[in-house]
Amino acid sequence: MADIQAQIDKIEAEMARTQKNKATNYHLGTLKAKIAKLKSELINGPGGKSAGSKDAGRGFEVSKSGDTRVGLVGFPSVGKSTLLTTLTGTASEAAAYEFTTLTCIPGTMNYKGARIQVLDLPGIIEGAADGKGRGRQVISTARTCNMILIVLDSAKPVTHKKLIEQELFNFGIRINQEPPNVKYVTKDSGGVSYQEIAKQTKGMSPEVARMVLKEYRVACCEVILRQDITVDQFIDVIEGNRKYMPVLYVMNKIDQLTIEELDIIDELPNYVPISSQHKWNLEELMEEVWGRCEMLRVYTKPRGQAPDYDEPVILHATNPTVETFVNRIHRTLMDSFDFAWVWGSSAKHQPQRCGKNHVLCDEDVVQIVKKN
Ligand SMILES: Nc1nc2c(ncn2[C@@H]2O[C@H](COP(=O)(O)OP(=O)(O)OP(=O)(O)O)[C@@H](O)[C@H]2O)c(=O)[nH]1
Ligand SMILES: [K+]
Ligand SMILES: [Mg+2]
Repeated sequence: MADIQAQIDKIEAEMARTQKNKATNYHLGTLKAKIAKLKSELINGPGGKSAGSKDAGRGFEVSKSGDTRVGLVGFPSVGKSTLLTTLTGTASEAAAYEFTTLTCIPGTMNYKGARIQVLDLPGIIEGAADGKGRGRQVISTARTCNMILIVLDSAKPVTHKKLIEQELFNFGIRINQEPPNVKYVTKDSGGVSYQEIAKQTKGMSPEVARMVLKEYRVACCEVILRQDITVDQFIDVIEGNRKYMPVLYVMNKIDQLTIEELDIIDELPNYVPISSQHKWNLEELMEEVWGRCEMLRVYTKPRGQAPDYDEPVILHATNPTVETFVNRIHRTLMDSFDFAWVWGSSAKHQPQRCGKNHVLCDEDVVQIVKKN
């Protein structure tokens, strides 16, 4: 471990010496790829599986339930367990000493008809991704979530936020960003085909790409950069196992702050100030979670009856088609599906007759018509 870290430090020192100009740029590509590989090794052991691969750090065994899963990640004693208990009613021991929680405690909160599974996790410390404490297990579990809440203690230094972010980053989690818009396909023959559709201004060039691919021993592939990206983003694409997740910063214990301090936090993007103990601002927190999880409520309407507004079918914004909706109601229902009547914002007229590929919007109403 110390050995690998020493190698990383050496390469980073070399990078600092290497001037950023066109002539040396491709060399930086090699150095960055070397560092990324060493970091994977640091996390996964020598010859290492890449971060986040199946055999890399194992998470806690908690079965998935509900429509989406949210993980609470933070330093010890920031109030994660108190928050879990407040949000879900599931008791998770909270106390004034660090590392009170030693395993993963799941709870469920209901919001807008959706069941959101919330995972309380042990506190992590710096170096968690390299295996300190239960950090690896915590972050592996966090990777299984649809969203992460980084819980912070408002009385603690802001550096804590950076440290947690670094730990997640080292484990291949990319927060609040889209996957780079890059086509990358490996092939058996034909060499490297590299194309820039978008102008590259952040360090990418045919030479840099060639050096990075060489470092990863990729001899044949097709690359199309459809977006202006950094070399690090290109490496992320090659590594292929990064997880792109929405994150909210939950600033807890605001009961310890002055109004002036609170005003500053209120301005920061992706921050939600709360007090778990006093149950302050939890409604806003749930609303923000709801927004980030990108879930849609779709109501069923049996023929000749009013829509069922009490029990929406929850769909994820990644694939909210009529077909997904039908499958959620019953897995064999598609066999007899003919078309659907759809009311709501996705419909051009009310109702619109739609096929299985129609994309639904939040709060649409759907009536399924079966084949005769
Ligand atoms: N003032 C204040 N104290 C809080 C708040 N929320 C939690 N606490 C206190 O902070 C301490 C730690 O709370 P926990 O919920 O155990 O924190 P945790 O993050 O789960 O801690 P570990 O499991 O040890 O990592 C306890 O003494 C709580 O009572 C809050 O909103 N305001
Ligand atoms: K604690
Ligand atoms: Mg706890």
